[in-house]
Amino acid sequence: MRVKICGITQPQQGKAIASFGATALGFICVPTSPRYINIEQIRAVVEQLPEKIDKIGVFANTSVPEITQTVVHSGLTGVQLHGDESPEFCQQLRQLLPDIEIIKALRIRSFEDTEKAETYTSNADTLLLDAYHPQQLGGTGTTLDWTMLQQFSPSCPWFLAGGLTPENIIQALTQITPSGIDLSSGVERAPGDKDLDKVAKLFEKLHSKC
Ligand SMILES: O=C(O)c1ccccc1N[C@@H]1O[C@H](COP(=O)(O)O)[C@@H](O)[C@H]1O
Repeated sequence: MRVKICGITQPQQGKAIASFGATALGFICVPTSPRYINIEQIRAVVEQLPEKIDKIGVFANTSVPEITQTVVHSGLTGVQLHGDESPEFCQQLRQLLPDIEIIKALRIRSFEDTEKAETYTSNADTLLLDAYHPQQLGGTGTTLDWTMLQQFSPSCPWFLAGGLTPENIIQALTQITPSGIDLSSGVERAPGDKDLDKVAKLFEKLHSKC
């Protein structure tokens, strides 16, 4: 299973989290987020990471040129679209960045939203389901109603996100079987400052489930 730890801001923390076994790290490219980092800061983290780990930039409601410029100059291997981007927007990006993984994030409030997720499967490589929050786009620590996802079986891989922690991860994974999990605020001391003890505990829990 893929394990993505998101909201990395510091090179040493990125390196340590990669060594614990994360398969992907995420960098918040949304300027209003307290976890925002710029191109130079992303590059400083990416340079410390093994080649095999996925490096995902998280964007929301921004332009195609802004995303392509960030990807080209920072060494990202994937893009997570966390706003109201349409399937056509994903398609446009895919044509310009054919070797970059396109992850479409959807904030789920109801069963109907899970049906909407299906409309992205031919234009995105991967889906990510996050919890809906009325004021914030992401990194909110809000959990989804996992029972709503028990029948969710899209024709592409998908990440479960939203309020996951070392404490609730096993409970989530006994109810549903995503292709990957994505954690941010559940493994940090403060926004953008990851708690390595919590990350270690997460991997202990995941290994105990195997
Ligand atoms: O983390 C942020 O600040 C953020 C800002 C804007 C869009 C997305 C953001 N984070 C994403 O939110 C989810 C869930 O986070 P959490 O585990 O509930 O804290 C995750 O996919 C982050 O990539």
